[in-house]
Amino acid sequence: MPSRPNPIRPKLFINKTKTLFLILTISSSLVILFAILYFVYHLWISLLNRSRTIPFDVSASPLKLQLFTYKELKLATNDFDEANVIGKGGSGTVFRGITRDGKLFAVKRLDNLSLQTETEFQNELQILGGLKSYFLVTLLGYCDEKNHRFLIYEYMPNKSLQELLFNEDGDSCLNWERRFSIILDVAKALEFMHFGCDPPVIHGDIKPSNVLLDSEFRAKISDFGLSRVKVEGGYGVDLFSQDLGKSQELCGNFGGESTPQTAIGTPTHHEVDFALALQASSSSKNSRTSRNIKGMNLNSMSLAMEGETKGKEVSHDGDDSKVLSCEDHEFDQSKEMNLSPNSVLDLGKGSKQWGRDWWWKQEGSGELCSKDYVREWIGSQIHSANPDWDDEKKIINTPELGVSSRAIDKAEDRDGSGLNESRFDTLEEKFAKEEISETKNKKSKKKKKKHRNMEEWWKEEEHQEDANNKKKIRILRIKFKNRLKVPHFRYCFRGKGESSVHDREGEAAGEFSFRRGWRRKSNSSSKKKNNNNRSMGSEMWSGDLFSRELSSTTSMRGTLCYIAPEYGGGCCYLMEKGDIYSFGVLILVIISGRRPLHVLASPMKLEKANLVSWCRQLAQSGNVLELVDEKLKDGYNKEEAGLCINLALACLQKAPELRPDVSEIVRILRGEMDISAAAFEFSPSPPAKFYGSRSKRRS
Ligand SMILES: Nc1ncnc2c1ncn2[C@@H]1O[C@H](COP(=O)(O)OP(=O)(O)OP(=O)(O)O)[C@@H](O)[C@H]1O
Repeated sequence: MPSRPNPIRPKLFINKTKTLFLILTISSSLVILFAILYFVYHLWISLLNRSRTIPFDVSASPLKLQLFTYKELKLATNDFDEANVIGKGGSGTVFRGITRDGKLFAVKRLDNLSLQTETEFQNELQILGGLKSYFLVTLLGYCDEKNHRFLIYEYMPNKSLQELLFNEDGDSCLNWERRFSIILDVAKALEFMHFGCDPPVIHGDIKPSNVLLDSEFRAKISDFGLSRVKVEGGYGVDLFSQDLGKSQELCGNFGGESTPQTAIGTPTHHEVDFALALQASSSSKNSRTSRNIKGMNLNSMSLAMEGETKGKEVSHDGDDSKVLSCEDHEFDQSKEMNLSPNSVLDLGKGSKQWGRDWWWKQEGSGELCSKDYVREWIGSQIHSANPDWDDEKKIINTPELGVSSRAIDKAEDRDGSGLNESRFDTLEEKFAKEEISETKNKKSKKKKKKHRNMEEWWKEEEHQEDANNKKKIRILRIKFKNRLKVPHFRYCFRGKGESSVHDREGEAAGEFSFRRGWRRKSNSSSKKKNNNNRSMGSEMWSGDLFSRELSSTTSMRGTLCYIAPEYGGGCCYLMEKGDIYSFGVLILVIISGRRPLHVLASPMKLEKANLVSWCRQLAQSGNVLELVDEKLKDGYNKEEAGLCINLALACLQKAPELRPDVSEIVRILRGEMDISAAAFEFSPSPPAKFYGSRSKRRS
């Protein structure tokens, strides 16, 4: 009997298949859903990160900078209360901020938005933002909202070395031990930047106010607004042409155009060598002083008249050409000061240009500061009965020159109203006098007219400069928005320094990059140009060249008196040895407790006005310890002090290649190496006494 088919079986089978299908559908859709969610989440996170780190990509860097809102900063600083101001710099005000959980930080508010502040802001983010070292102040974050730019740093309770050295109550805590350890810390910071980073970072503005001190008075370097990243073996990056704004302020902008750049390293702008003049000020010889003045003035005059001739190479007639050559041997001493032509022009006018010269930063505290000093000194030269000014007035016929017109005024005064009336006894003479005064009147009317024209000219100039700056800011921001490629960085110790990575504190291991894969191919034409423009001692340039993203005409970088002579001579490219020079000045400032250019009221002390020159004089007479801060009395280590001063002299040598590199400096300070006598070979003032190796080692 055939069995009957079970009607339940197929039903069950169908149900099972259905369930299975349902389960599969649900689970696969769940998987798809999760995958989508996962993807969306990651997309969101990466977008969020990107927006928080624009304009640069720190995702590849080990450091993430926090993006602060304006509101947060306002809250943290109690609406930027004056009571929370901890310092003021050339570019902004620094406030103390406090987080909700009570942590302190420093907020630097970049005051007015200009090309200079913008480039400094980007520079800090791009360079300091990617560096991590115990010897560098940590950049925690930033705020970039509409017209607000803020940089947020770790808080350094003992502020800056500037304040400790020059504030009345500050120096009491700077005993010898601390001073020496600050010198060593700064050297280590530079070692990290020059040898611990690849490509190396050149600070470009080493000075006391950029050395901050933590609670234990350990020094950290701050302010990377002028820093550069160096790419070896080719044309590197001039990352953000951060000098742009400054250079324009410094060099002026004649005719509304940025001064043309002939080729790398040889700008065609003019420089007035106040340095030479200043150096002469410490000389008792009047004639020499006046020759310098004359040289300066001719420089500025030729600038205004020709506009195209070349800075210091400008050829002067007769005597003036001799001025530079006869002073040449003192070049390195005097070069501590360089002013832009504008500055000279403005002296006569007492115009606001002085206020724009950000680098006059020898903060005066009662005593004359360098600005006052130079101003006063130049003033005295103009007013004094200086025979050379008579020549000047004949030559100078450009009303644009403030100093010159002043000289003319003086001369005219002497010739005119100052003339002795008794000489005009006869009627004839009286007529003659009237005639003269009439001509004078005409002249003065003409002059007034010219002066008015000049005012208009200045207005146009400013207008033009503003427009140029705005345009450049726009370009700069677009570049960053478009993710301008910046060099690949690695932390690594290399070079002459024998100390290994392990030796060094604070450096991070591993590799990071701000933005990977950057390399600019060297352009053969610029290479060619560059080769053509190598001058004496230019071997030092090899591989040290920086390209320029935006045109700039830098006559100066860094801060007055701390700038290496090579930057005053038309060199535009920061190099490690420039930092070494500044470090040399810093050592002397720390040890002496004096500003590099510092005059007291008494003329007897004028010889000490220029710290570097004074130190050289002392070295020649074998008495360098006289330089040590009187406040230290005998409470200092003579061996260490002598070593530091001689080291400073080695760093201050005119030829950059003769200066020691920073790894050698660290080893010398640690007592692991002697100062090379060869270092002084070409120095104008080899130290009479050497304080060679130190038995005691520091780490
Ligand atoms: N992280 C910080 N912690 C504590 N104080 C700080 C910090 N950063 C800056 N300051 C204080 O603010 C002052 C001004 O600093 P800032 O870097 O703005 O100016 P500067 O270096 O003197 O001038 P410039 O920036 O024009 O070279 C410093 O001298 C220091 O006293």
